[in-house]
Amino acid sequence: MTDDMPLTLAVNWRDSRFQVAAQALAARLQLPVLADLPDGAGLLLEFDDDGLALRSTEDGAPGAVRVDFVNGAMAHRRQFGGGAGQMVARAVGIRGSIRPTVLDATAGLGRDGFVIASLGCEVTLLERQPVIAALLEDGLQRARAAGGEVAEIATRMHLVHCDAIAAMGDWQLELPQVIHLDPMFPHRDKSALVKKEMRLFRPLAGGDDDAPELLAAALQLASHRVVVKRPRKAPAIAGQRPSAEMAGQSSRYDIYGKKKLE
Ligand SMILES: C[S@@+](CC[C@H](N)C(=O)[O-])C[C@H]1O[C@@H](n2cnc3c(N)ncnc32)[C@H](O)[C@@H]1O
Repeated sequence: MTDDMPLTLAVNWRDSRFQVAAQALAARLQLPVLADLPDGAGLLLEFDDDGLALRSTEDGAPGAVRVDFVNGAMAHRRQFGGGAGQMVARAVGIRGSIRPTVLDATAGLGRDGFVIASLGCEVTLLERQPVIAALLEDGLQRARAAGGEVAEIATRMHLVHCDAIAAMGDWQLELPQVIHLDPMFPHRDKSALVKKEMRLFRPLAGGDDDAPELLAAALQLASHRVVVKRPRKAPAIAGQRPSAEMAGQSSRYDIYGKKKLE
């Protein structure tokens, strides 16, 4: 968590059926468990029938955020989002029968990872912020339990809660062909949903000021390419210059090629 914003972060359950799950999560994340809302501003992790959600208790705060691959925006994107033509798919090198192995080193809520996995790639997801990792883990579990195509996609997604800079510096496994990076950046996508998430997450995740170290570690590790998602007009991450870029309406991918994918 960042130091600049005092926060009450607690696990809450509105229904005693979720008490055991709430207590287990609170113990894992070393957070208090609360049956009632605390006074004042805070962030609450809550269980209900739709899984785990994060919400702010601040007056006028936006609604809760949860990871849902089965319904809503992600389900719509899976069915109608443009498949391999989407910018993230082209950036990681999906084309024809090419399906690189991808390390998504800034997993967040797993949306980019889900799109990449839905097109057939095996995706390892690294997330260092424990609350965000817990939300993503919960969403993946529900996706696996849902069965059908969503479950199949979720089984191609392998989440590890760790710091990616450390993990990439001490990598003992087969090299990922492509590394996908999407560190936090101010004033990115202005859609209502992203704005809501940013308000909740910035106090937890901060501004990812160590993005240059993250890029350097990724460039060392990837066998074929590193791709970095940025707001369209933002500067590239400090360090090596990208070899190509791909711009969309609100965001851009900086591409650091090492070897042709085939
Ligand atoms: C903008 S969000 C990524 C959103 C994600 N692409 C998605 O589709 O949901 C950036 C995330 O990267 C995580 N992150 C940043 N640096 C990291 C690092 N060194 N190791 C692991 N996670 C990191 C942050 O905690 C945050 O959750």
